[in-house]
Amino acid sequence: MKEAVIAVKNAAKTYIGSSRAALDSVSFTIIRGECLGIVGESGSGKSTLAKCILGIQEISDGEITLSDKPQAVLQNPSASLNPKLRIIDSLLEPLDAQKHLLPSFLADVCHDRRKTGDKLLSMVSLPGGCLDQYPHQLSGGQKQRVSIARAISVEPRLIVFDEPTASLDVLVQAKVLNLLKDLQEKLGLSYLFISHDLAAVNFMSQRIGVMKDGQLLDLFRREALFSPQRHPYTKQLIEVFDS
Ligand SMILES: Nc1ncnc2c1ncn2[C@@H]1O[C@H](COP(=O)(O)OP(=O)(O)OP(=O)(O)O)[C@@H](O)[C@H]1O
Repeated sequence: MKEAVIAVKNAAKTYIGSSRAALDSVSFTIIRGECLGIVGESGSGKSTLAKCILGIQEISDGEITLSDKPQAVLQNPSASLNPKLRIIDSLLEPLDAQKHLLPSFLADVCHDRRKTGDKLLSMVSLPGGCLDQYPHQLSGGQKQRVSIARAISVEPRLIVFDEPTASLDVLVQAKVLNLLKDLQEKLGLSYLFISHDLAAVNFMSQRIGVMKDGQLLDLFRREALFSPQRHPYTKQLIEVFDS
């Protein structure tokens, strides 16, 4: 049995001043090398779940057990890159902060900052020339690739993606999803992949969870998406995506 990189047990969150739970007794685990996709409409609690896992919000009840600090790739890459820093400095921020780390895929270059930057950018198919540029000189898709390279740089046990392609053009979205899937397979990464887009979640994930009103209504292996046993709400989501 593979180890769990995260175990969420009866996690609940009610924001101060709100009468209704944004997260209501949510439980799941993700095992090493797995992508769990979470799909749900706006307001279902997906971002709250991501924030609680990343420690940006505190859960009101339940438990979240992590084997390591998760990395995040969020919707808006512009917001996650400091406009005043060259790409090399934003990219290497997590590694600079954890000098003792020696990710296996950086073993041959780790003694050299620029080579490390080059290698990380090549892993997300960006040219090394981007290292000296500032975020405003890059396209949205390029910036998201930098965020992805930064997230993988510390060889994390878990990466949390919250709508990572929502701000990108459709063609760029497909390329970024393909990249994420390739990286997951090559590096054996574990993902929590959150999106309102069932097609994207279905493409990315080995298991899929469906959220509504703060609850995880359905959780199943990807192959079982069209099973008659699906929750009525999951069936509704499928119909919306098919139409
Ligand atoms: N900081 C906050 N303070 C109070 N209520 C909040 C806060 N953030 C989210 N909520 C409420 O919590 C519920 C869940 O919101 P959340 O953003 O987690 O959903 P979501 O599925 O990510 O939606 P979206 O895709 O639109 O971001 C909503 O009712 C929302 O209004």
